[in-house]
Amino acid sequence: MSDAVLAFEGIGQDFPAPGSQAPIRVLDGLSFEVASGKFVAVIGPSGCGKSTLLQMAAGLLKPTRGTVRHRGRLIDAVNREVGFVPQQAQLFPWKTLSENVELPLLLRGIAVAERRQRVAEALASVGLSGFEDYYPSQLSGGMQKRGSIARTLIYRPDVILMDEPFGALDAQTRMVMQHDLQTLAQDAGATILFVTHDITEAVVLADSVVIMGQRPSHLLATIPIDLARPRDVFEPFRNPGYEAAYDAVWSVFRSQINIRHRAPAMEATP
Ligand SMILES: Nc1ncnc2c1ncn2[C@@H]1O[C@H](COP(=O)(O)OP(=O)(O)OP(=O)(O)O)[C@@H](O)[C@H]1O
Repeated sequence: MSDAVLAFEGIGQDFPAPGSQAPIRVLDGLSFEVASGKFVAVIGPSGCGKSTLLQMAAGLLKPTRGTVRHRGRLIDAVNREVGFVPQQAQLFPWKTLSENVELPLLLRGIAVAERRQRVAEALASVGLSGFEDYYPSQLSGGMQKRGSIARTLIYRPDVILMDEPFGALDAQTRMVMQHDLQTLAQDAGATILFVTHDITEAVVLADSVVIMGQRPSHLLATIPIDLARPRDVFEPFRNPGYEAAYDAVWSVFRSQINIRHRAPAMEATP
């Protein structure tokens, strides 16, 4: 039996194209699975439909063709068993950090004593103990992002969907967040579907990298990343086997990138 937590099967997606009768075909015949406890990164050119796939897994969008299943169950309504971490932190500015993180439990009717305990645990797990009473505007971008991750972890979703979660962060904060996410994912045995533009981020974090092509997008390849854990996210090239893993992804992905201008030095022959 397949141990897939999420299964995308023959996914096609058309959207109406403004000013045209013909719809725009974004996804075409795309299939892949996310196994339990695995970290799967999705990369692909801008506009190829990566975020669209996450919306389908969350049950916010029904594919035009094909099916998405969660532990074998067809997703045909909002999927409350997934957690979603968007690119922007999206904490409510009028609520404190602990009130923001507590919100999913409040909506699920969890009693106050358990809420307090789980908020404390969730904030500790992302290194934010002591900031409970701060408002989002009093926190750095990285801290807000940690708060947003804590708000997702607190209700212990079966799968965590992450849409370029670190894209807006500065380079140093981003590496620290990658490091912390790796630790969190390992400790919790979490199942994660992670969209990124960054090949290095995908290779250093993921167990496998799904590579999508230009629109109408289909699966170009799924590359397993067998690097030992924990991995060094600060100096990725120091992980034994990193270069070969990066090359395996890049050799597929490079065909999708339009390199219009090459530097003169690269043109020169020795
Ligand atoms: N609700 C919608 N209605 C119409 N078109 C849409 C809708 N959602 C997405 N699209 C179109 O589908 C395509 C794919 O969008 P999507 O956001 O999934 O791409 P992406 O790969 O995540 O892009 P990026 O890497 O730039 O974030 C885009 O051309 C977008 O304009």
